[in-house]
Formats: sequence, structure tokens, C-alpha cells
Amino acid sequence: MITVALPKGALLEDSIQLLQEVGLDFSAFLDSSNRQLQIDDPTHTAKGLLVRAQDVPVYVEYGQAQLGIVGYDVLREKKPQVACLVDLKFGKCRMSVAVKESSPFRSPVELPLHSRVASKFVHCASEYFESLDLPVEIIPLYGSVELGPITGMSEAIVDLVSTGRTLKQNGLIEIEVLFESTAQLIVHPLSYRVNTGGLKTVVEKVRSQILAAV
Ligand SMILES: Nc1ncnc2c1ncn2[C@@H]1O[C@H](COP(=O)(O)OP(=O)(O)OP(=O)(O)O)[C@@H](O)[C@H]1O
Ligand SMILES: O=P(O)(O)OC[C@H]1O[C@H](OP(=O)(O)OP(=O)(O)O)[C@H](O)[C@@H]1O
Repeated sequence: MITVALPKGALLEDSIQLLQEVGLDFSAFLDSSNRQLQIDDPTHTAKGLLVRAQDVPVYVEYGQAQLGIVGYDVLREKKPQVACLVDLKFGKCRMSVAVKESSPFRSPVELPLHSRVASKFVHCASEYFESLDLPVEIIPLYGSVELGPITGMSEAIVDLVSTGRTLKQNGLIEIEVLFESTAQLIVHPLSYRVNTGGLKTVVEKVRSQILAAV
């Protein structure tokens, strides 16, 4: 039996649909009255773990799950020791720098030295500003990052943007895109090499399903 780590939140529905298409049914996780965090697929060929998006690579890196679905953004932030095997194409968003519409700065390089930048993605943010050789103070937040510039706590943010609605409704504008992100299928490298529980077949089915959908 293989174990799959599934992300709560924005990627859950598409992840469950994709797994259903390859014969693994974890739709019980979509029932909000169900508080179980671990369930078996009805055919008992796989077990699903419902975890926070940022924790998916942790379970896969430690081998408690052989397979996981997670955003590329999380992989860039955490750099876990996992193998990223299939771009699943959904969960499309981008990691961007944004400032208040009224800000005089229209590019990150224009930001004053030691500006404050709020982010949930502190490593992505610091790596980016280091690449510009621009020293900034990164303020770590867990969510609602857009409030950084609105409250005056920070000059800029580094955050995910998808439709751009959140930025717009909070009076912010995007001034740079760091990278694009989509959901990725990750595996525990050793389990893949030894083909634990027929892992390779599941990965191949997912790959074919994604190719068929393009
Ligand atoms: N607005 C969005 N549109 C599309 N995909 C998104 C969007 N926001 C996030 N994602 C993708 O979904 C993943 C999970 O995001 P989600 O917002 O559900 O969790 P989170 O807020 O990062 O996690 P947690 O709630 O555990 O802190 C992200 O890592 C990203 O890949
Ligand atoms: O461009 P949009 O389509 O508006 O999506 C972007 C928003 O989605 C994510 O937030 P999430 O819903 O995860 O809430 P959070 O602020 O608590 O992270 C992200 O952090 C942005 O705030």
C-alpha cells in the first residue's frame, strides 16, 4: 500500500479529482463533517493523509508518504529532498512583489535600502532581494500578507498572485514576478527507486492522465 500526502486548501479539490481519475478515491476528505486526517482508498490500495500544504513535502521527505501533491512555490521555499516528477498544471499562480498603488516605487530595485518586505515565503523573498544585492528586512507573516503595506508595516510584499483580485481589492499593484507556480507530483526518492507498493505505476498513470488532458 502506498501513502499519499494531500494538501488542505486551494489544491485539494483538483488533487482529489486527479487521483480519482487514476483510480484512487479520497473524496471523503471533501466532506467537511469528516474530521479524519487519514483514510484508506475504498479499494485499500492506498492511504491518504490530509496535511497543511507546507507540510506535504515534510511527510514525503521523511518517507511517511511515498507520494504527495504540492505547489512549486512550496518546493522553492522549503527545498525538500524529494523528487518532483510531474507538473500537474493546476493551481496556477505566480510569486510576485507588490506595493501600494500610491507607492513611488515601480520596480523592486527602486526600493530604498533596508525597506521592509512582508511575506509568508521568507526564503524566496530573501533569495530574490539578495540576487538584486539589495538589503531589505523580511517580515515573516502567516497570511493576509497584503495588510503589510496597507497598515504601513512594510513597503512591499512577496506573495502568491492568481487572479490579482486580492491585490486589486486591497489597493496594491504587482511590480515584479519572481516565478510561476503550479501543483507538482512529488515522490520519496528511495521508495520510487525500489517501487514501493507499485509507486511507479501510479506515477505513470498520473503522467498519462495529465498528458491526455493537455
Ligand atoms: N489564489 C490561488 N490560486 C491558485 N493557487 C493558489 C492560490 N493560492 C495558493 N495557491 C496554491 O495552492 C497552494 C496552497 O495554498 P493555500 O492558500 O491553500 O494554503 P496556504 O495558505 O499556503 O497554507 P496554510 O493555510 O496551511 O498556511 C499554494 O502553495 C499554491 O501553490
Ligand atoms: O490573486 P488572487 O486570485 O486574489 O489570489 C491571491 C491570494 O491567494 C492567496 O491567499 P490565501 O487565500 O491562501 O490566503 P492567505 O492570505 O491567508 O494566505 C495569496 O496569498 C493571495 O492572498
